[in-house]
Amino acid sequence: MYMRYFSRVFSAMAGPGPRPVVFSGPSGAGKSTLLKKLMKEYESVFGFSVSHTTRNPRPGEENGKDYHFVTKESMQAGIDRGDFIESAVFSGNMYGTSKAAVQAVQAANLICILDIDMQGVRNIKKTDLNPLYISIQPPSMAVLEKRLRDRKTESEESLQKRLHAAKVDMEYSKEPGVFDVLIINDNLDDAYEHLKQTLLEEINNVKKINTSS
Ligand SMILES: Nc1ncnc2c1ncn2[C@@H]1O[C@H](COP(=O)(O)OP(=O)(O)OP(=O)(O)O)[C@@H](O)[C@H]1O
Ligand SMILES: Nc1nc2c(ncn2[C@@H]2O[C@H](COP(=O)(O)O)[C@@H](O)[C@H]2O)c(=O)[nH]1
Repeated sequence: MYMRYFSRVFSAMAGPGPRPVVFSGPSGAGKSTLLKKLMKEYESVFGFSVSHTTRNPRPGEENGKDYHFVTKESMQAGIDRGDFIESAVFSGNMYGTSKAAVQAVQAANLICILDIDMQGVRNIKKTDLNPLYISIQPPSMAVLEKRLRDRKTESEESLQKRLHAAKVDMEYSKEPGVFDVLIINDNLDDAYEHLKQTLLEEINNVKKINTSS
């Protein structure tokens, strides 16, 4: 029943190439962790839409791979030119998905993955991208806070902003019809299995198409 539902969801796709997938959910819920596992296991199937941001890179993050790290001025100029499908201010920094980032993945006939916040979800819903919407949620606010603190990437101010945004996010995510799939990332292996099962049919379709062409 579960797979039949997704088969219908995927076959309703519009536009060229496989249907994109939007990942959203509170900062610290584990989106990047799950996405990195997925892209490592299926590197010829998924392509990441590399967002632009004005925040500083974290240790280990690569410009052009994790994000395009840009100044506020250049990001604003890009937004004014219409280069972005969506953009948002999150925890005091600008983030945005450029048209070029999505087109680059779609041109390679890969499933385009977008990792965006809730404002991004709202804005993408106004476009014709028609992605599958997946929400990655933490098991509780307490676990989320511990994960964010243990990650050691945030100042106390940024952490509080992210926790505040998380509360709003978790309420909105419960509204019917906002997300197609909700995954609770408690045990990582279980959450990853849930994610793979959700996407398996589309993964197999893309593998089939890309090996026969
Ligand atoms: N199931 C899990 N159990 C324990 N720790 C986890 C789990 N999933 C992720 N983590 C850890 O929690 C932290 C936050 O994960 P991650 O950076 O993937 O979150 P995120 O949703 O991508 O956050 P952001 O939106 O801020 O980029 C990381 O240190 C990661 O190693
Ligand atoms: N609306 C958008 N949100 C984005 C984009 N790229 C990332 N994000 C979201 O920002 C927060 C914080 O990310 P972090 O890397 O600073 O921890 C997180 O929720 C991401 O999903 C984007 O292009 N548009």
